[in-house]
Amino acid sequence: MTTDPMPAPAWPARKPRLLLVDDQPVHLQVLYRTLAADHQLFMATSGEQALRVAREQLPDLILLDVVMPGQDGFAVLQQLRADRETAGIPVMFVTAHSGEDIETRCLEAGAVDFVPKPINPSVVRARVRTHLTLKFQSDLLRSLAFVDGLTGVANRRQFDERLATEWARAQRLGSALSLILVDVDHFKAYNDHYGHQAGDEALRRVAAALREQARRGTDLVARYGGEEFACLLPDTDLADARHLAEHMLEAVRLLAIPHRTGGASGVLSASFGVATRAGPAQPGWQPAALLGAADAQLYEAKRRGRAQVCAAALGDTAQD
Ligand SMILES: Nc1nc2c(ncn2[C@@H]2O[C@H](COP(=O)(O)OP(=O)(O)OP(=O)(O)O)[C@@H](O)[C@H]2O)c(=O)[nH]1
Repeated sequence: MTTDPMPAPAWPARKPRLLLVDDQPVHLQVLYRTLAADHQLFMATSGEQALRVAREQLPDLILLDVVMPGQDGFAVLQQLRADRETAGIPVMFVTAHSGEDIETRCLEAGAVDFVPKPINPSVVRARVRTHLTLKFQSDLLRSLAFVDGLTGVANRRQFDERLATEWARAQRLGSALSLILVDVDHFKAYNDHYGHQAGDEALRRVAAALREQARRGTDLVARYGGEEFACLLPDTDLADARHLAEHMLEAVRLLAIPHRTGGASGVLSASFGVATRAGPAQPGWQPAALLGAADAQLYEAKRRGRAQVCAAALGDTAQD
């Protein structure tokens, strides 16, 4: 009896999710028996169903039959690659047609591997394991590339990408998109008085407090740079964004981080600039305009004495 090696560190705590695709139920049953113990399995008996399940479940790996009525495996793979959501899911072909030509064609089409039928269960398990390990390692690297190392919130790169996609979505649907820029007050004085390490710890706590408030799945809290954070709020109008910023202001105050050189309250505070794009697109509107508007509101909040929220709609010069 062989024992499986320990999972690599990149493996998630949950069971890996596999999609098995074959038009013949008997072949699906064999794969099911081979893989059921260690994986969460989804099954499809046609190309069309496979695409639907792949989009709904976003499996970690797909085992795909080549020859199927309707859309064959090559057509399915092409469509998976064309969809941003499913493009990164690795696909292993499983087929009764063997030979160098078909194997080469499968790999050239973008499959990560090729397994002949009838399958050898232990070989399939080993290959599945190898491709899952590679998939989880690349997921981990990707997530690290988008996370701020100090605070654990999204980094500037992730923010820039999300701003571009959410802006395009808001343009298309005519939905609201709000942005809150947050800047910690008198932070230079904080570092000077308490030291850089205490400054880092304060930034971590502020980031966690902001994230605690932005609870919707589509909200994004990011470290924009230095002691500045940005919160992107899709489908959120100006009144709601302002309301959220007021809660964030209070949450930072409630951290009660002593700051004896930072203003009258004696605790660390932050200033908030809110801007919203609402309604149909106006000529010349760009994501940079939203950033500029939020930054102008942040500047105003600082000018008015810090530890407060200023907000305005994009294209609206009035402030409140
Ligand atoms: N500890 C720590 N400090 C940082 C980090 N990033 C930026 N800072 C510091 O944040 C301070 C920001 O200073 P300023 O831009 O002058 O702003 P401020 O002192 O907060 O003043 P106001 O924004 O006007 O209230 C600088 O001293 C930076 O060194 C970081 O990652 N860790």
